[in-house]
Amino acid sequence: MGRKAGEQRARVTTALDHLRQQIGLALGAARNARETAEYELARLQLEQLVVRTGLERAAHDSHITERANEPAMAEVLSWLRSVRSEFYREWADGPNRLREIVAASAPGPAGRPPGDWLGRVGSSSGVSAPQLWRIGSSTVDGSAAGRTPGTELTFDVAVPLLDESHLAITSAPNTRPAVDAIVENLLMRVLSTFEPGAVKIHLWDVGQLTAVLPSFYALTRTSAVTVHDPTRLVDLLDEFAGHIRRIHSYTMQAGYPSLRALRAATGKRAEPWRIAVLYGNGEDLHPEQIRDLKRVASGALDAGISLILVDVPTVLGGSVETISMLDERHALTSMTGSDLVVTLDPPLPSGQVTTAAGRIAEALVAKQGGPRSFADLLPTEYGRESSARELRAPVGFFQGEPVEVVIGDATPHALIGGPSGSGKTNFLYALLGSLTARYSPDELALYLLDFKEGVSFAGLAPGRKDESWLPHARLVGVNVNTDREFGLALLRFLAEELRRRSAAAKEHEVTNLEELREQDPEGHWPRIVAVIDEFQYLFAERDTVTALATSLLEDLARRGRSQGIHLILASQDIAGIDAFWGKPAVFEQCTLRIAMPKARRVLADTNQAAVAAPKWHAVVNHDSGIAHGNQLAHVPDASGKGVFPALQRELWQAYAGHGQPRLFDGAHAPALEDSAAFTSLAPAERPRALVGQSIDVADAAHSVELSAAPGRNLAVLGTSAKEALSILDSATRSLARQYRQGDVEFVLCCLVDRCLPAVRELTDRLVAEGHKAGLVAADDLTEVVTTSAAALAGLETPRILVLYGVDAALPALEHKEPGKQSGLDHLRTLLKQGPGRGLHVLGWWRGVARLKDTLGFAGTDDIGAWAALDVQGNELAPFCAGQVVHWSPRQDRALFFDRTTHSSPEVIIPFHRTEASDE
Ligand SMILES: Nc1ncnc2c1ncn2[C@@H]1O[C@H](COP(=O)(O)OP(=O)(O)OP(=O)(O)O)[C@@H](O)[C@H]1O
Repeated sequence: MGRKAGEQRARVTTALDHLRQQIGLALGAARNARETAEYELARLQLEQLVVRTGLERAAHDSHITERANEPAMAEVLSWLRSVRSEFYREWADGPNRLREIVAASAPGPAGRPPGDWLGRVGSSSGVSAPQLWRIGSSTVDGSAAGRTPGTELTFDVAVPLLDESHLAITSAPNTRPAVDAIVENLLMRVLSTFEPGAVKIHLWDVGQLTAVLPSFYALTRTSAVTVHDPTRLVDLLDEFAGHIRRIHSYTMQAGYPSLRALRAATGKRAEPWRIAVLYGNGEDLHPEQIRDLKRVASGALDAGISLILVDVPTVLGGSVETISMLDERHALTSMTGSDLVVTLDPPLPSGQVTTAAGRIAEALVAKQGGPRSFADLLPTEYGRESSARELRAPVGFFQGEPVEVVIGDATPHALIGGPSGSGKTNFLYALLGSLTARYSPDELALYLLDFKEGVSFAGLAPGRKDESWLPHARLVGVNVNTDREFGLALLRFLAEELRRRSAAAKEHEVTNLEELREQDPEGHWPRIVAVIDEFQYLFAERDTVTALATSLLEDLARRGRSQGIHLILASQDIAGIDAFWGKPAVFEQCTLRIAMPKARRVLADTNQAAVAAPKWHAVVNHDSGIAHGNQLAHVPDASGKGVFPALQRELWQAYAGHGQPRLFDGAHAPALEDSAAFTSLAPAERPRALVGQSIDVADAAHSVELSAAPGRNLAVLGTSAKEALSILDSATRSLARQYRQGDVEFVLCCLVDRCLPAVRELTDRLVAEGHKAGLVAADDLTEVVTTSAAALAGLETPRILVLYGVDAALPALEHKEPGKQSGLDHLRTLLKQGPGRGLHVLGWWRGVARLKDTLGFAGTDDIGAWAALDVQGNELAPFCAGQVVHWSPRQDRALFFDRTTHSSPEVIIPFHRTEASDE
């Protein structure tokens, strides 16, 4: 047992020894691995330190020299030296090449010494920008470039800026004046490169209000340099965000990814470059400021905007170069790497900078001129633009630069608001002038409607004083405030045009106007702009006009965009916006907002720009009124005496072949002899009696066809003698034109004494025209109807009875001799059977009840057409198939219904009787 136990123990001890040995080996290996790792870490840290400091300066850097004895140091230095010499071996010609690159990429003031350019006003038109801008130079030891050690090789150092990169500068203690010198140097190079106005500089300093770059003072009085309030960084960022969105949307729409690409393709500068210099103090900005700043930075370069941040600790999106100050004259830059120290150019002599800034400011003021005039809105050559994609025209100026309005895909419709007298009408004229001078009538058609009492647009149609008209105008409607139906007619017309365009688009398998024009180059597809001033009148009452106008307007607002039909709605702000209650679709589609000074609710609720806008300015906003879309513009005087007419005359002469617009003037009834509907009449199978002008986009009249069908008589209802005379006059005279002399007989009878002269005059006129016509005395009416009824069966010549004031004859007509029919019975017979035999009655009853009495129990069928004057709508239902009739009597208007052609009555304008006013 004892021996056995001893052996056992010895085996255990051996096993344990073995285990210990194994553990020892493992621990040793781990220790070694750890030492290797620690060495590697130390080496990498040292390498990082040396790379950051720069190999050249490692020997003098205290952080590095104090670690000189570390075992890894020797290896690190030798490794980095070998890497550098390997790199520089390929770079033997580096300094020369760099010099050439900088010379080519930083031409003129961008790279040349200040003596060559400082004080001269730049001349580049700014279609492209230098890629680099010089800030200093750097020197390397010749050995690095394969030259003799000790020789020094110097090359220029420049940084990218416009279109290329932002710049972040970090100061070191006491280097702030040197940082200012870098910024001033860069900005002066930029300003001196381009013609005045091509660059706009914004300065913001968290710490100071006024003393930012004092040598630029002269420029701060122009649009070239703007100094911002230290507490309002948000305004500056908002403004830039607005520019970025605006520029982005139009460059993208034009098919280019950036402003630079657009410039290169079109050869036009289009927009100024913008540089914002933001001076911080090394402390973090507020989180929301950082968020906004980053957002601006990421989209800025494509919009021609560059940021220069000084001591603003944040990481920006987009490309950013850095300059880190070492001391007053030296810095490291991301362009040259941490290895090379840049010797900064000496500050520009401050006196010379002040002089140069003054000269540039003077040149800019001279170039921008004083306040601009209407003529400045016009292009040198008229009618050169194509509207296939959009309409684009300047409407005013901001700091000498034109401010454009774009009507197209993103902004299909516009809402213009401002209190009375704020310049809405003037703005419309500026816009119309600028558009019509750019686009020919084949590219742009205008439909202009003014609900105001007044004659805003009347001058655009030919008038007595000026025979010219605006060739783009297809329709000019003025004084339409009482004729809301005319607004409706315009909307109907536009809706029909929309349908026509959609159908054409479908046929050509395209979806919008631009494509349609491509596919159908021979077609006539101008963009249509419909301007409705004081449009809220459309919705003035709770009636069918409002209901129809709303649905038509909504449809046009939604679908007009793609078919090139655009609405410009103008109104006194509150009234106009209130009119949109319940119609948000229209309001939302008006993404272009124009707010005149003091306009309320046209822009977004929080956007106060219109409140502060000075007189004769407008806030133009292509972003539905959101603040970042604001563009303030001074609008030149476009409505002053002779201003617009001068342009109109030129355009009228240039586009002589384009017909005149239709003028609808609600304050004037057209004369019958001026109406095309009348003058074009000729003898016809089925004569039509004209009753009045229709309220329509087309110059058309309403008429009653006097066929042989039952009920083809006309009744005029109401006491208003002027309109009654007019309607019967135009009906009779128009019928006379459609018969040859002798083929018809007119029998007139007037029971209203004061109308007798007019009726006599009409009779004489008919006779003078060679027609058979006779005026019967009032007392003879019973006899006339009796004999006519007797003759009806054998009537050979068509006969028209024109009876004025039939109701006055009722007592006499009702007189009945025993066993005989009364005159009234005969009249009823004529009304019932006459049309079938060639006899028609055109009669005037001064009340609806009297007409009913005349017709008796037979019902209303024998009056197939009527025109109501001062009669209430509800009285008319029996004559209108029982439907509810909305009609309140209106001066100079009548409500007309013809059972055979109308589903509901329509408003007409009785023709103006010249004779009546001459009486
Ligand atoms: N930019 C301008 N420069 C000079 N005069 C202007 C300008 N804008 C408007 N006016 C003048 O101011 C007056 C009022 O302008 P306008 O008729 O355009 O205002 P409105 O807003 O249309 O007013 P309302 O709604 O009462 O017609 C006019 O006599 C016009 O000539």
